[in-house]
Amino acid sequence: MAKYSRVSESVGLITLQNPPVNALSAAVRQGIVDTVERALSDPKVKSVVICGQNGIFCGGADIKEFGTNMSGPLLVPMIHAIEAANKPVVAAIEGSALGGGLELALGCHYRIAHSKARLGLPEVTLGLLPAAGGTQRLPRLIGVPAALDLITTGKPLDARRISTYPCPRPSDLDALFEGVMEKVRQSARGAIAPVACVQAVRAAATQPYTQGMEREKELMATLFTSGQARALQYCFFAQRAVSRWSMPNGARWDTSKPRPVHKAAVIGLGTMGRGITVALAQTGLSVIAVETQEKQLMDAKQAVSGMLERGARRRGVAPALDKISYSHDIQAVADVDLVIEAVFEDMGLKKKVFQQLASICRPGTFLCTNTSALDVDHLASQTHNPELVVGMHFFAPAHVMKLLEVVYGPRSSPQAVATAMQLGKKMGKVSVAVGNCPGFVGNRMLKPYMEQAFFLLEEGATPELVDRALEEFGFPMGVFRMSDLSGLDVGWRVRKGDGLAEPGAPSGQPARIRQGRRYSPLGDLLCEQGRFGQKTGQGWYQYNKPGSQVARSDPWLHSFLEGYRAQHGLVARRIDNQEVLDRCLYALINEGFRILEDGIAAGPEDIDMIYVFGYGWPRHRGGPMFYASMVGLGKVLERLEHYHQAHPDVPYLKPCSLLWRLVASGSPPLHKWREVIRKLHSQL
Ligand SMILES: CCCCCCCCCCCCC[C@H](O)CC(=O)SCCNC(=O)CCNC(=O)[C@H](O)C(C)(C)COP(=O)(O)OP(=O)(O)OC[C@H]1O[C@@H](n2cnc3c(N)ncnc32)[C@H](O)[C@@H]1OP(=O)(O)O
Repeated sequence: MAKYSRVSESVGLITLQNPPVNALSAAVRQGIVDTVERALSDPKVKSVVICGQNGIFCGGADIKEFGTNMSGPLLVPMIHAIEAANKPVVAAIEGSALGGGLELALGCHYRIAHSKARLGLPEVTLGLLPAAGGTQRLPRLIGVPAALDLITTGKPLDARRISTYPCPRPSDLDALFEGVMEKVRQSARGAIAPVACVQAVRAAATQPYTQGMEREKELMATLFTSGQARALQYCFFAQRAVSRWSMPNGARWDTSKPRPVHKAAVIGLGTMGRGITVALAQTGLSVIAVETQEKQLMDAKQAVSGMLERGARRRGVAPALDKISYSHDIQAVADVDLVIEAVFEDMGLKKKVFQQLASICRPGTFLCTNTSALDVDHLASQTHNPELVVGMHFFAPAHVMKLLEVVYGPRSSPQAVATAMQLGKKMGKVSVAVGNCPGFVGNRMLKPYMEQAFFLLEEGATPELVDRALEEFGFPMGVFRMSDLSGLDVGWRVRKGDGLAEPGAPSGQPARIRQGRRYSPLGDLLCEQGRFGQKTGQGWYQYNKPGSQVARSDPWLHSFLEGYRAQHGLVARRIDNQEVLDRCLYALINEGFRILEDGIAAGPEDIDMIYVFGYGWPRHRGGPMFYASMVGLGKVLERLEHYHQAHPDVPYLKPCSLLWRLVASGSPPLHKWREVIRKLHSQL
């Protein structure tokens, strides 16, 4: 696992060999210990070079070993031995030197990096800290501020010429650490690793090396066994696992060949269409951007150019303006490889667009819809080739958000799914293949979550109380602030389409019951008052002016809630954070289990990555399904039963059969759930 050779008579060359990223597994560590000893004891060897095979230095400690009984030589003494060597040791870095890989290089006496090499300490993203001396050696090498930045963010750096380095000059160390700690605590949203990273670097800056190393070890011991580290390491593998998609009909990522896409079209240049156009052009594709309204087309062209220019400036590249041609005529898409329809969320309009596309596009063109909830199969049925139709559900802003739901209908071909998944990957998205149902995975699970939040308001909570509980849990925004941001009218339109929201009192049924189940009309009532959220300056909160983002508590809303409760004979009671979390999160999780039961998502990892990358679920809690497994499935079941008994007219709180089945099978760990789901399906 570490090859030894002697080159040019006097140089001992050690090559790390552990594909694909030369991770420091027990065998690699043993190989390094053995080959270093060999080089140092060979009198002909005057210097030692350590490199990695296949163009990558080292991706760090082997993360797969973390959950196991670790054996083999320990990293810290191994790196110490290299640093203490009486012959010069050089790290020759090509590709990535990350985590333990960079710590190994830091233990060497010199480092030479290829100009395209990527160096970094991403441990914090795994809920850990660089505990092989990284928090102690890096500040000594590059100074405290630069080291703090690298260690607390985990972001990698390109290798640079030394003349381009900023000169590290911390003036007031205490103020510096206090400032960084404050910033880190705010952005960490409850994650403990970034805070521990600052504490470890502080030890490097204020204590002798040996004491600093002790502190590093102590902090790592706390992190290593934490639930957060487990969650973050789960996310690392889950993010990669979702690219290995499968469909209930047996089609899979490794047997379905994508078709290359060179030229794409976007139909409809509202907010979503603009973002999708930018994302495609930045990937290097030629894009035809179509908008039939002349004024909207001009506005979109200006907005898209601005987005491309700002993005290019940030990345230090030329803006891909020439990749896009704009047209108000849908006929312009005749010769593209793939079309993404992004018109207004209206089935009638979308059907018309699909009928037009079916007659304009050349045979074989993939037709994709960016709908966030509508029936992809119904749109496919408007075309002659339903097998070429899939959903590509982007999240706003589409050129920024990492998530893409690729929605297959019962007739979508494996090649169409493979092509959309590959295109998503090229755009830098985490693409997750999901089945077709109202809301797909993400928005379907959002419905019970939001419903519970509305019910909590009826029962005595305020938007502030609900949002605070969710934000303390780690969401960047609570449900009501989020609703104000995205616009209350969006959900209102959907509810009207579903026959739920009717202006004024509904005919022939109590105001808080719809279609035989409990319903809260609160959101509809706010919309009837023109309170659409940030865009109108009023929603669940008030804002200084329309478009402002600073939410302020709104006395009007509080008295409106009081009036509403009085009108419906509801008595406000005290609601605590735990009840908010239990009801909102367990209702959402319960729907996640139903989605698995229905075969809409292939596994819990798919759901978790959708929530982490698309809905702000705190990554250090691993996603809703991972969270359920950490809380304990028995407890989730018991709480759902408790709340369902208290609210029997709320079907979303009724524990679903997969959850019962999993608990009855002894609550197996999450990676075993697929077996239980398979058995359930085979019995249906
Ligand atoms: C009781 C308590 C005691 C406590 C004390 C315990 C002390 C323990 C001592 C530990 C000392 C600390 C050591 C160190 O500080 C810790 C670390 O080094 S943690 C690891 C840090 N490194 C990373 O996070 C890098 C992760 N990898 C990447 O970012 C990328 O993979 C890459 C290297 C940039 C390459 O990217 P790509 O080319 O795109 O390839 P993929 O990402 O698709 O990866 C390919 C394949 O490889 C798997 N893989 C990648 N890195 C690792 C790894 N470090 N370990 C294991 N496996 C890895 C990846 O999962 C892919 O496989 P797949 O999942 O697709 O099968």
